[in-house]
Amino acid sequence: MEHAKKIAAILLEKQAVTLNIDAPYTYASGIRSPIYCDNRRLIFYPDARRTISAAFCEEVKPFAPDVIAGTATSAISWAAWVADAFDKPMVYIRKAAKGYGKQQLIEGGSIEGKTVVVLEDLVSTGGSSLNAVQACQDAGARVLAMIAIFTYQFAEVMPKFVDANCQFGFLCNFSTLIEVAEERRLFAPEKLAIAREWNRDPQNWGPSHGFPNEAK
Ligand SMILES: O=P(O)(O)OC[C@H]1O[C@H](OP(=O)(O)OP(=O)(O)O)[C@H](O)[C@@H]1O
Ligand SMILES: O=C(O)c1cc(=O)[nH]c(=O)[nH]1
Repeated sequence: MEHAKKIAAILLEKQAVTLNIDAPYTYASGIRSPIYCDNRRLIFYPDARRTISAAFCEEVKPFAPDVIAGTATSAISWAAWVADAFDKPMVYIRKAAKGYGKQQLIEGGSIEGKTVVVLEDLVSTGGSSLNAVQACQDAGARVLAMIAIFTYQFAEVMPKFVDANCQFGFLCNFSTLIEVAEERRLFAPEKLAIAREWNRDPQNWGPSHGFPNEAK
């Protein structure tokens, strides 16, 4: 990925990436991890925003979708900037249908019969992004691709997207992030080694280090 090192540098410079070995983070899926990548921080910085939006646009362009979709909440702003750049309609996809009002799962407008590219800020297990893809398909759209700023490269993710008949794209991944962090000597080498160890077996790292995964 040509964007990968540039985006990794941004994630590190804006301190989106943090390590906590003693009190590992709990992810949306319930798994425990010594590393967290808080891409929500990136919207705060106009320079980061411009670079990441431009990278998203490069990846989205070949698909020429009718609609740009963002997953709630973290990818809503990215979808808005990208949709604006292409002068295309935008929707966002809730994690669950709203329990009152119009009870919608997808907000913005109808995507029935449209081609869609879904944007996501981060993929760990892929559960959230695949739910969003499924929601768009259930609404009658053809989802051409799901593109995330960052992926942890969990082995199970690619086959799930193949099954969903949806291309999977990303701007940066775990290997590149760790490579750039090492080059820049931003974290103690032993902490980065633990992050690598976690990434080799993320489901079992927590339980085997005294941090049970949480049921979600
Ligand atoms: O690939 P997964 O295992 O599903 O995990 C990744 C998801 O978790 C985070 O969302 P979170 O649930 O924290 O919600 P937010 O975007 O509203 O902050 C992140 O923004 C992804 O959507
Ligand atoms: O899987 C998650 O919930 C998750 C991991 C991560 O590093 N950052 C994030 O925002 N969510």
